[in-house]
Amino acid sequence: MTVEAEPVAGLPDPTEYGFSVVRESEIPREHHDLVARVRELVDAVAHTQAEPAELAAAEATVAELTELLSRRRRDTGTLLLHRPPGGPPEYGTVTNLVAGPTNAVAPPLVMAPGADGELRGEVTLNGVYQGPPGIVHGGWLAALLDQALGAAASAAGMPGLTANLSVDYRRPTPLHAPLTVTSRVTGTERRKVFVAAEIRHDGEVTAEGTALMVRLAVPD
Ligand SMILES: CCCCCCCCCC(=O)SCCNC(=O)CCNC(=O)[C@H](O)C(C)(C)COP(=O)(O)OP(=O)(O)OC[C@H]1O[C@@H](n2cnc3c(N)ncnc32)[C@H](O)[C@@H]1OP(=O)(O)O
Repeated sequence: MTVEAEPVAGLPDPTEYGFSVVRESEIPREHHDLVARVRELVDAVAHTQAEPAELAAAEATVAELTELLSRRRRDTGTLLLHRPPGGPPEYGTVTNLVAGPTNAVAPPLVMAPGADGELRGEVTLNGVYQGPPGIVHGGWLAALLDQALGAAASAAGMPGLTANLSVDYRRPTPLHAPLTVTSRVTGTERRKVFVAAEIRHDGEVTAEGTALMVRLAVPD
C-alpha cells in the first residue's frame, strides 16, 4: 500500500524517487501482534533445548508460516512516514534493523522528544542481543547509538547518512534490564550535522557515541 508522502523541508517527496511509503497507522494491529510473537519465537529458538522430534515439528510449522507470509511482500526499501507532534515529517524504513515496527529483529527503539529538547527512548534487550554472558553485544550497542544519532538529526529537520561513528563502552550493558537512550544535535557546518548519544542503565552511562551525519543532498 502506498500513500501520498510529504516533503521534509529542503528534500523532495520520496515517492517521486520510486520509494513506497506507508503511514504508521496503516500497519494493522495484527502485524504488530505477529511481530511481538516472532520476537518471542526468536528468543525461544535461540535458547531451546527441545528434543530433535520437537525441533523438526517446529521447523515444519515455521516453514509453513514463512510460505504463507511470503505470498505478499513489501518492497525492501519501503519508507515509514512518522509525523511527530509539532515536528517535521520523518521517514525511516519500515524494516529498519533497530526501529522498524515490522522487523522482529528490531527491539524496537522508539525515540521521542523529551522536555529538555533531547530525543529519548527506552528499550530492554533479551538474550538474542547477547555478546559476553549476560551482556549486550557491543556491535548492537553501536547500532542503537547509530539509530539514536540519526534520529536526532532527522528530528531536527536534517536527515542524513552516518559518515562516521565513534563509540565508547564505559561499563557492561546488561540484558533483560531497562535501558534509556538519549541523543541530540551538537552542531552543524554546511551539510555536516554533529550528534551525540548515550545509553544508560540505572542512570549510569554504559555506552556513548558521537557521529557525523551528512545531510541528504537534493538531487538536481
Ligand atoms: C526517523 C528516522 C531516523 C533514521 C535514522 C537512521 C539511522 C541509521 C543511520 C545509518 O545507518 S546510515 C548507513 C551507514 N552510512 C552510510 O551508508 C553512508 C555511506 N557514505 C556515503 O554515502 C557518503 O560518504 C556520505 C553521504 C556520508 C558523504 O558523501 P557526500 O558525497 O554526500 O558528501 P561529501 O563527500 O561532499 O562530504 C560532505 C562534507 O562531509 C565531510 N565528510 C564526508 N564523509 C566524511 C567522513 N567519513 N569523515 C569526516 N568528514 C566527512 C566532507 O569532508 C564534507 O565536509 P565539508 O562541508 O567541510 O567540505
